[in-house]
Amino acid sequence: MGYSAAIAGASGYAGGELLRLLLGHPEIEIGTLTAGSNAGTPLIQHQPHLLPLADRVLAPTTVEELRGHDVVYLALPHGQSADIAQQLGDDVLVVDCGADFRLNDASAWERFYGTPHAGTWPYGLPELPGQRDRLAGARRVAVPGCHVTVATLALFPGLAEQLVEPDLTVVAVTGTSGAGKAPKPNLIGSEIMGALSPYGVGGTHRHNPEIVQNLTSVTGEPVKLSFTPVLAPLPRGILATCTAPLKDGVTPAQVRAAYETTYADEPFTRLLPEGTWPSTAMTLAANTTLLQVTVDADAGRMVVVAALDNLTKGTAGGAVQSTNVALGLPEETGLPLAAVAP
Ligand SMILES: NC(=O)C1=CN([C@@H]2O[C@H](COP(=O)(O)OP(=O)(O)OC[C@H]3O[C@@H](n4cnc5c(N)ncnc54)[C@H](OP(=O)(O)O)[C@@H]3O)[C@@H](O)[C@H]2O)C=CC1
Ligand SMILES: CC(=O)N[C@@H](CCC(=O)OP(=O)(O)O)C(=O)O
Repeated sequence: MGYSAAIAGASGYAGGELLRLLLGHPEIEIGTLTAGSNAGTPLIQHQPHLLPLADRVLAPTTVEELRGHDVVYLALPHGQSADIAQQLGDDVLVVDCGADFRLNDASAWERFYGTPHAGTWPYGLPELPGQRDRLAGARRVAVPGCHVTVATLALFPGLAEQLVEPDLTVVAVTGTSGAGKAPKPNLIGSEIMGALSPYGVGGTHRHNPEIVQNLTSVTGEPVKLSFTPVLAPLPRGILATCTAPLKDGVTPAQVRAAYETTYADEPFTRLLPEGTWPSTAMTLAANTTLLQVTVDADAGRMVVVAALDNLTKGTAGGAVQSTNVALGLPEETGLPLAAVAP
Protein backbone atom coordinates (compact mmCIF):
# COMPACT_ATOMS: atom_id res chain seq x y z
CA MET A 1 0.00 0.00 0.00
CA GLY A 2 1.36 3.40 -0.97
CA TYR A 3 -0.63 5.81 1.22
CA SER A 4 -2.29 5.92 4.64
CA ALA A 5 -5.60 7.71 5.28
CA ALA A 6 -7.35 8.92 8.42
CA ILE A 7 -11.11 9.50 8.41
CA ALA A 8 -12.73 12.09 10.67
CA GLY A 9 -16.47 11.43 11.02
CA ALA A 10 -16.07 7.66 10.59
CA SER A 11 -19.28 6.92 12.49
CA GLY A 12 -21.43 8.90 10.01
CA TYR A 13 -22.93 8.00 6.64
CA ALA A 14 -20.26 9.66 4.52
CA GLY A 15 -17.48 8.25 6.73
CA GLY A 16 -18.99 4.76 6.50
CA GLU A 17 -19.14 4.91 2.70
CA LEU A 18 -15.56 6.18 2.54
CA LEU A 19 -14.48 3.18 4.61
CA ARG A 20 -16.43 0.73 2.45
CA LEU A 21 -14.68 2.07 -0.65
CA LEU A 22 -11.21 2.37 0.90
CA LEU A 23 -11.39 -1.27 2.04
CA GLY A 24 -11.24 -2.09 -1.69
CA HIS A 25 -8.59 0.49 -2.60
CA PRO A 26 -5.25 -1.19 -3.36
CA GLU A 27 -3.12 1.92 -2.71
CA ILE A 28 -4.68 3.30 0.48
CA GLU A 29 -4.38 1.82 3.94
CA ILE A 30 -7.03 2.80 6.50
CA GLY A 31 -5.43 4.51 9.50
CA THR A 32 -7.01 6.37 12.41
CA LEU A 33 -10.80 6.72 12.55
CA THR A 34 -12.36 9.49 14.58
CA ALA A 35 -15.81 10.67 15.72
CA GLY A 36 -17.40 13.33 17.94
CA SER A 37 -19.63 12.24 20.82
CA ASN A 38 -19.14 8.58 19.85
CA ALA A 39 -15.35 8.69 20.29
CA GLY A 40 -14.18 5.79 22.45
CA THR A 41 -16.81 3.38 21.10
CA PRO A 42 -16.23 0.51 18.63
CA LEU A 43 -16.67 1.47 14.96
CA ILE A 44 -18.74 -1.70 14.39
CA GLN A 45 -21.42 -0.33 16.72
CA HIS A 46 -22.06 2.44 14.17
CA GLN A 47 -21.07 0.68 10.92
CA PRO A 48 -22.16 -2.95 11.38
CA HIS A 49 -21.77 -3.54 7.62
CA LEU A 50 -17.99 -3.01 7.83
CA LEU A 51 -16.89 -6.35 9.28
CA PRO A 52 -13.24 -6.08 8.16
CA LEU A 53 -12.92 -3.14 10.57
CA ALA A 54 -14.59 -4.91 13.51
CA ASP A 55 -11.53 -4.42 15.74
CA ARG A 56 -11.39 -0.63 15.32
CA VAL A 57 -12.25 1.87 18.06
CA LEU A 58 -13.15 5.49 17.26
CA ALA A 59 -10.67 8.10 18.47
CA PRO A 60 -11.59 11.71 19.30
CA THR A 61 -11.40 14.15 16.38
CA THR A 62 -8.18 16.02 17.16
CA VAL A 63 -5.33 17.16 14.96
CA GLU A 64 -2.97 14.91 16.92
CA GLU A 65 -5.02 11.83 15.99
CA LEU A 66 -5.29 12.84 12.33
CA ARG A 67 -1.62 13.81 11.89
CA GLY A 68 0.90 11.37 10.43
CA HIS A 69 -1.27 10.20 7.51
CA ASP A 70 -0.80 10.97 3.82
CA VAL A 71 -4.52 11.66 3.32
CA VAL A 72 -7.10 13.00 5.80
CA TYR A 73 -10.78 12.75 4.91
CA LEU A 74 -13.07 15.13 6.78
CA ALA A 75 -16.66 13.85 6.89
CA LEU A 76 -17.82 16.27 9.57
CA PRO A 77 -20.69 18.75 9.88
CA HIS A 78 -20.23 22.06 8.05
CA GLY A 79 -17.93 24.49 9.84
CA GLN A 80 -15.66 21.88 11.44
CA SER A 81 -13.02 21.59 8.70
CA ALA A 82 -11.08 24.88 8.58
CA ASP A 83 -9.57 24.67 12.04
CA ILE A 84 -8.34 21.10 11.50
CA ALA A 85 -7.06 21.71 7.97
CA GLN A 86 -5.04 24.75 9.05
CA GLN A 87 -3.14 22.62 11.55
CA LEU A 88 -2.33 19.84 9.10
CA GLY A 89 0.77 20.39 6.95
CA ASP A 90 0.64 21.43 3.31
CA ASP A 91 2.12 18.04 2.41
CA VAL A 92 -1.00 16.22 3.68
CA LEU A 93 -3.86 15.75 1.21
CA VAL A 94 -7.01 16.96 3.02
CA VAL A 95 -10.28 15.98 1.33
CA ASP A 96 -13.31 17.75 2.81
CA CYS A 97 -16.72 16.16 2.25
CA GLY A 98 -18.39 19.21 3.83
CA ALA A 99 -19.28 22.49 2.16
CA ASP A 100 -16.80 24.83 3.85
CA PHE A 101 -14.38 25.31 0.93
CA ARG A 102 -16.65 24.80 -2.10
CA LEU A 103 -17.77 28.35 -2.89
CA ASN A 104 -15.65 31.11 -4.45
CA ASP A 105 -17.99 33.89 -3.44
CA ALA A 106 -17.80 34.82 0.24
CA SER A 107 -21.08 36.76 0.11
CA ALA A 108 -22.93 33.73 -1.33
CA TRP A 109 -21.43 31.61 1.46
CA GLU A 110 -22.55 34.05 4.13
CA ARG A 111 -26.04 34.33 2.64
CA PHE A 112 -26.66 30.56 2.52
CA TYR A 113 -24.62 29.31 5.49
CA GLY A 114 -24.77 32.32 7.81
CA THR A 115 -21.13 32.10 8.99
CA PRO A 116 -17.86 33.73 7.87
CA HIS A 117 -16.38 32.19 4.71
CA ALA A 118 -13.39 29.89 5.41
CA GLY A 119 -11.89 30.03 1.89
CA THR A 120 -11.91 28.12 -1.41
CA TRP A 121 -10.15 24.85 -2.27
CA PRO A 122 -9.75 23.02 -5.60
CA TYR A 123 -13.17 21.65 -6.42
CA GLY A 124 -13.53 17.87 -6.47
CA LEU A 125 -15.48 17.30 -9.67
CA PRO A 126 -12.90 15.98 -12.20
CA GLU A 127 -15.52 15.87 -14.98
CA LEU A 128 -15.83 19.68 -15.09
CA PRO A 129 -13.79 21.16 -17.98
CA GLY A 130 -10.19 21.85 -16.87
CA GLN A 131 -10.74 20.42 -13.40
CA ARG A 132 -8.49 17.35 -13.66
CA ASP A 133 -5.52 19.66 -14.22
CA ARG A 134 -6.46 21.75 -11.18
CA LEU A 135 -6.80 18.64 -9.01
CA ALA A 136 -3.58 16.95 -10.12
CA GLY A 137 -1.10 17.38 -7.27
CA ALA A 138 -3.58 19.36 -5.13
CA ARG A 139 -3.24 18.97 -1.37
CA ARG A 140 -6.70 20.33 -0.51
CA VAL A 141 -9.94 19.17 -2.17
CA ALA A 142 -13.52 20.36 -1.58
CA VAL A 143 -15.93 17.54 -2.45
CA PRO A 144 -19.15 18.86 -4.10
CA GLY A 145 -22.63 18.59 -2.59
CA CYS A 146 -24.59 15.57 -3.84
CA HIS A 147 -27.37 17.53 -5.59
CA VAL A 148 -24.68 19.72 -7.09
CA THR A 149 -22.80 16.81 -8.66
CA VAL A 150 -25.87 15.42 -10.38
CA ALA A 151 -27.21 18.80 -11.57
CA THR A 152 -23.82 19.94 -12.85
CA LEU A 153 -23.14 16.74 -14.78
CA ALA A 154 -26.66 16.81 -16.23
CA LEU A 155 -26.54 20.38 -17.48
CA PHE A 156 -23.02 21.47 -18.30
CA PRO A 157 -22.65 19.74 -21.71
CA GLY A 158 -25.74 21.49 -23.12
CA LEU A 159 -24.53 24.83 -21.79
CA ALA A 160 -20.90 24.37 -22.83
CA GLU A 161 -21.95 23.56 -26.40
CA GLN A 162 -24.25 26.63 -26.50
CA LEU A 163 -27.30 24.47 -27.22
CA VAL A 164 -29.53 25.85 -24.46
CA GLU A 165 -30.29 29.15 -22.78
CA PRO A 166 -28.91 29.47 -19.24
CA ASP A 167 -32.40 29.45 -17.71
CA LEU A 168 -32.46 26.17 -15.84
CA THR A 169 -34.84 24.05 -13.78
CA VAL A 170 -33.72 21.15 -11.59
CA VAL A 171 -36.05 18.95 -9.54
CA ALA A 172 -34.01 16.41 -7.56
CA VAL A 173 -35.69 13.56 -5.72
CA THR A 174 -33.36 12.38 -2.97
CA GLY A 175 -32.98 9.61 -0.43
CA THR A 176 -32.84 10.37 3.27
CA SER A 177 -29.16 9.51 3.91
CA GLY A 178 -28.28 12.85 2.30
CA ALA A 179 -29.34 14.46 5.55
CA GLY A 180 -26.82 12.49 7.67
CA LYS A 181 -27.40 10.32 10.74
CA ALA A 182 -28.10 13.03 13.29
CA PRO A 183 -31.85 13.24 14.07
CA LYS A 184 -33.72 16.01 12.17
CA PRO A 185 -37.28 17.30 12.76
CA ASN A 186 -38.29 16.66 9.11
CA LEU A 187 -36.80 13.16 9.15
CA ILE A 188 -39.07 11.26 11.49
CA GLY A 189 -39.54 7.72 10.19
CA SER A 190 -43.34 7.57 10.36
CA GLU A 191 -43.60 10.88 8.50
CA ILE A 192 -41.09 10.05 5.77
CA MET A 193 -42.45 6.64 4.89
CA GLY A 194 -45.06 6.84 2.15
CA ALA A 195 -44.44 10.55 1.48
CA LEU A 196 -42.63 12.74 -1.03
CA SER A 197 -41.84 16.13 0.52
CA PRO A 198 -40.23 19.18 -1.06
CA TYR A 199 -37.79 21.25 1.00
CA GLY A 200 -35.49 24.19 0.37
CA VAL A 201 -38.08 25.49 -2.15
CA GLY A 202 -37.91 28.87 -3.89
CA GLY A 203 -34.16 29.22 -4.31
CA THR A 204 -33.40 28.80 -0.61
CA HIS A 205 -31.42 25.54 -0.67
CA ARG A 206 -27.69 26.02 -0.01
CA HIS A 207 -26.78 24.01 -3.11
CA ASN A 208 -28.21 26.79 -5.33
CA PRO A 209 -25.07 28.96 -5.36
CA GLU A 210 -22.83 25.92 -5.82
CA ILE A 211 -24.72 24.68 -8.90
CA VAL A 212 -24.73 28.21 -10.31
CA GLN A 213 -20.99 28.57 -9.64
CA ASN A 214 -20.19 25.38 -11.57
CA LEU A 215 -22.42 26.15 -14.53
CA THR A 216 -21.31 29.78 -14.75
CA SER A 217 -17.71 28.57 -14.87
CA VAL A 218 -18.63 26.59 -17.99
CA THR A 219 -20.71 29.21 -19.81
CA GLY A 220 -18.84 32.33 -18.73
CA GLU A 221 -22.21 34.10 -18.53
CA PRO A 222 -24.79 34.43 -15.74
CA VAL A 223 -26.99 31.39 -15.15
CA LYS A 224 -30.56 31.45 -13.80
CA LEU A 225 -31.55 28.39 -11.78
CA SER A 226 -34.76 27.14 -10.19
CA PHE A 227 -33.77 24.18 -7.96
CA THR A 228 -36.25 22.09 -5.95
CA PRO A 229 -35.14 19.11 -3.86
CA VAL A 230 -37.74 16.51 -2.89
CA LEU A 231 -37.24 14.06 -0.02
CA ALA A 232 -38.25 10.48 -0.86
CA PRO A 233 -38.65 7.39 1.33
CA LEU A 234 -35.52 5.59 0.14
CA PRO A 235 -32.17 5.34 1.92
CA ARG A 236 -29.88 6.43 -0.90
CA GLY A 237 -29.97 7.81 -4.42
CA ILE A 238 -30.86 11.00 -6.27
CA LEU A 239 -32.87 11.29 -9.49
CA ALA A 240 -32.72 14.78 -11.00
CA THR A 241 -34.86 16.05 -13.86
CA CYS A 242 -33.16 19.07 -15.40
CA THR A 243 -34.47 21.27 -18.21
CA ALA A 244 -33.43 24.31 -20.21
CA PRO A 245 -34.88 26.20 -23.23
CA LEU A 246 -33.31 25.16 -26.51
CA LYS A 247 -31.57 27.86 -28.53
CA ASP A 248 -33.18 28.57 -31.91
CA GLY A 249 -32.52 25.94 -34.55
CA VAL A 250 -30.91 23.37 -32.26
CA THR A 251 -31.88 19.80 -33.22
CA PRO A 252 -32.33 16.72 -31.00
CA ALA A 253 -29.41 15.10 -32.83
CA GLN A 254 -27.10 17.99 -31.88
CA VAL A 255 -28.16 17.69 -28.25
CA ARG A 256 -27.53 13.95 -28.13
CA ALA A 257 -24.20 14.33 -29.91
CA ALA A 258 -23.05 16.91 -27.34
CA TYR A 259 -23.69 14.51 -24.45
CA GLU A 260 -22.20 11.55 -26.30
CA THR A 261 -19.04 13.48 -27.07
CA THR A 262 -18.64 15.06 -23.64
CA TYR A 263 -18.96 11.76 -21.81
CA ALA A 264 -17.40 9.39 -24.35
CA ASP A 265 -14.18 9.01 -22.35
CA GLU A 266 -15.48 9.63 -18.83
CA PRO A 267 -15.00 6.60 -16.60
CA PHE A 268 -17.98 7.22 -14.33
CA THR A 269 -20.50 9.36 -16.22
CA ARG A 270 -22.48 7.58 -18.93
CA LEU A 271 -25.18 8.52 -21.40
CA LEU A 272 -27.53 5.54 -21.54
CA PRO A 273 -28.70 4.07 -24.86
CA GLU A 274 -31.63 5.96 -26.40
CA GLY A 275 -34.92 4.98 -24.76
CA THR A 276 -33.34 3.79 -21.48
CA TRP A 277 -34.01 6.11 -18.56
CA PRO A 278 -31.85 6.23 -15.45
CA SER A 279 -33.15 5.16 -12.06
CA THR A 280 -31.50 5.46 -8.67
CA ALA A 281 -31.34 1.64 -8.41
CA MET A 282 -29.00 1.50 -11.43
CA THR A 283 -26.38 3.47 -9.49
CA LEU A 284 -26.70 1.89 -6.05
CA ALA A 285 -23.25 1.70 -4.38
CA ALA A 286 -21.48 2.49 -7.70
CA ASN A 287 -19.47 5.62 -8.43
CA THR A 288 -21.54 6.31 -11.51
CA THR A 289 -23.79 9.07 -12.81
CA LEU A 290 -26.21 7.78 -15.44
CA LEU A 291 -27.88 10.19 -17.84
CA GLN A 292 -30.49 10.33 -20.55
CA VAL A 293 -31.24 13.39 -22.66
CA THR A 294 -34.10 14.27 -24.96
CA VAL A 295 -35.87 17.24 -26.48
CA ASP A 296 -39.42 18.20 -25.57
CA ALA A 297 -40.26 19.79 -28.92
CA ASP A 298 -43.63 21.24 -27.84
CA ALA A 299 -42.08 22.90 -24.80
CA GLY A 300 -38.92 23.89 -26.71
CA ARG A 301 -36.76 22.51 -23.92
CA MET A 302 -33.91 20.08 -23.45
CA VAL A 303 -34.73 17.51 -20.75
CA VAL A 304 -31.94 15.61 -18.98
CA VAL A 305 -32.65 12.96 -16.35
CA ALA A 306 -29.68 11.91 -14.21
CA ALA A 307 -29.20 9.48 -11.33
CA LEU A 308 -26.45 8.84 -8.82
CA ASP A 309 -25.95 7.38 -5.38
CA ASN A 310 -25.63 10.36 -3.05
CA LEU A 311 -23.22 8.51 -0.75
CA THR A 312 -21.03 7.08 -3.54
CA LYS A 313 -20.53 9.45 -6.51
CA GLY A 314 -22.39 12.13 -4.51
CA THR A 315 -19.88 12.07 -1.61
CA ALA A 316 -17.41 9.32 -0.74
CA GLY A 317 -16.85 7.94 -4.26
CA GLY A 318 -16.35 11.47 -5.57
CA ALA A 319 -13.90 12.05 -2.72
CA VAL A 320 -11.89 8.92 -3.59
CA GLN A 321 -11.99 9.77 -7.32
CA SER A 322 -10.50 13.21 -6.61
CA THR A 323 -7.97 11.63 -4.23
CA ASN A 324 -6.81 9.40 -7.08
CA VAL A 325 -6.43 12.41 -9.38
CA ALA A 326 -4.61 14.45 -6.73
CA LEU A 327 -2.19 11.61 -5.94
CA GLY A 328 -1.56 10.77 -9.61
CA LEU A 329 -3.16 7.31 -9.35
CA PRO A 330 -5.40 5.93 -12.13
CA GLU A 331 -8.71 7.71 -11.57
CA GLU A 332 -10.78 4.51 -11.40
CA THR A 333 -8.66 2.91 -8.63
CA GLY A 334 -10.82 1.27 -5.96
CA LEU A 335 -14.09 2.63 -7.34
CA PRO A 336 -17.01 0.38 -8.36
CA LEU A 337 -18.57 0.81 -11.80
CA ALA A 338 -21.14 -1.93 -11.25
CA ALA A 339 -24.18 -1.23 -9.09
CA VAL A 340 -26.29 -3.68 -7.07
CA ALA A 341 -29.42 -5.07 -8.71
CA PRO A 342 -32.30 -5.70 -8.46
N1 LIG B 1 -24.80 12.27 3.40
C1 LIG B 1 -24.60 12.72 2.16
O1 LIG B 1 -25.21 12.25 1.18
C2 LIG B 1 -23.60 13.80 1.94
C3 LIG B 1 -22.86 14.35 2.97
N2 LIG B 1 -21.95 15.33 2.69
C4 LIG B 1 -21.24 15.97 3.77
O2 LIG B 1 -20.42 15.06 4.50
C5 LIG B 1 -20.33 15.47 5.86
C6 LIG B 1 -20.78 14.32 6.75
O3 LIG B 1 -22.13 14.02 6.46
P1 LIG B 1 -22.86 12.71 6.97
O4 LIG B 1 -21.91 11.59 7.07
O5 LIG B 1 -24.05 12.57 6.13
O6 LIG B 1 -23.28 13.15 8.44
P2 LIG B 1 -23.54 12.21 9.72
O7 LIG B 1 -24.38 13.00 10.64
O8 LIG B 1 -24.03 10.87 9.30
O9 LIG B 1 -22.07 12.04 10.37
C7 LIG B 1 -21.41 13.11 10.98
C8 LIG B 1 -20.07 12.64 11.52
O10 LIG B 1 -19.41 13.76 12.11
C9 LIG B 1 -19.13 13.49 13.48
N3 LIG B 1 -19.28 14.71 14.26
C10 LIG B 1 -20.42 15.42 14.48
N4 LIG B 1 -20.16 16.52 15.22
C11 LIG B 1 -18.83 16.48 15.49
C12 LIG B 1 -17.95 17.32 16.22
N5 LIG B 1 -18.39 18.42 16.82
N6 LIG B 1 -16.64 16.97 16.27
C13 LIG B 1 -16.18 15.86 15.68
N7 LIG B 1 -16.97 15.02 14.98
C14 LIG B 1 -18.27 15.33 14.88
C15 LIG B 1 -20.14 12.44 13.87
O11 LIG B 1 -19.62 11.73 15.00
P3 LIG B 1 -20.59 11.15 16.16
O12 LIG B 1 -21.15 9.87 15.63
O13 LIG B 1 -19.65 10.94 17.28
O14 LIG B 1 -21.63 12.20 16.42
C16 LIG B 1 -20.19 11.59 12.61
O15 LIG B 1 -19.09 10.72 12.54
C17 LIG B 1 -21.22 16.72 6.00
O16 LIG B 1 -20.46 17.87 5.88
C18 LIG B 1 -22.16 16.57 4.85
O17 LIG B 1 -22.71 17.77 4.45
C19 LIG B 1 -21.69 15.73 1.42
C20 LIG B 1 -22.38 15.23 0.36
C21 LIG B 1 -23.46 14.26 0.56
C1 LIG C 1 -31.90 14.63 2.05
C2 LIG C 1 -31.01 15.80 2.40
O1 LIG C 1 -31.26 16.51 3.35
N1 LIG C 1 -29.95 15.98 1.61
C3 LIG C 1 -29.01 17.02 1.84
C4 LIG C 1 -27.85 16.90 0.89
C5 LIG C 1 -26.59 17.07 1.64
C6 LIG C 1 -25.33 17.17 0.84
O2 LIG C 1 -25.17 16.99 -0.33
O3 LIG C 1 -24.29 17.51 1.51
P1 LIG C 1 -23.78 18.93 1.92
O4 LIG C 1 -24.62 19.28 3.09
O5 LIG C 1 -22.39 18.60 2.26
O6 LIG C 1 -23.87 19.91 0.85
C7 LIG C 1 -29.65 18.39 1.67
O7 LIG C 1 -30.45 18.57 0.76
O8 LIG C 1 -29.27 19.29 2.40
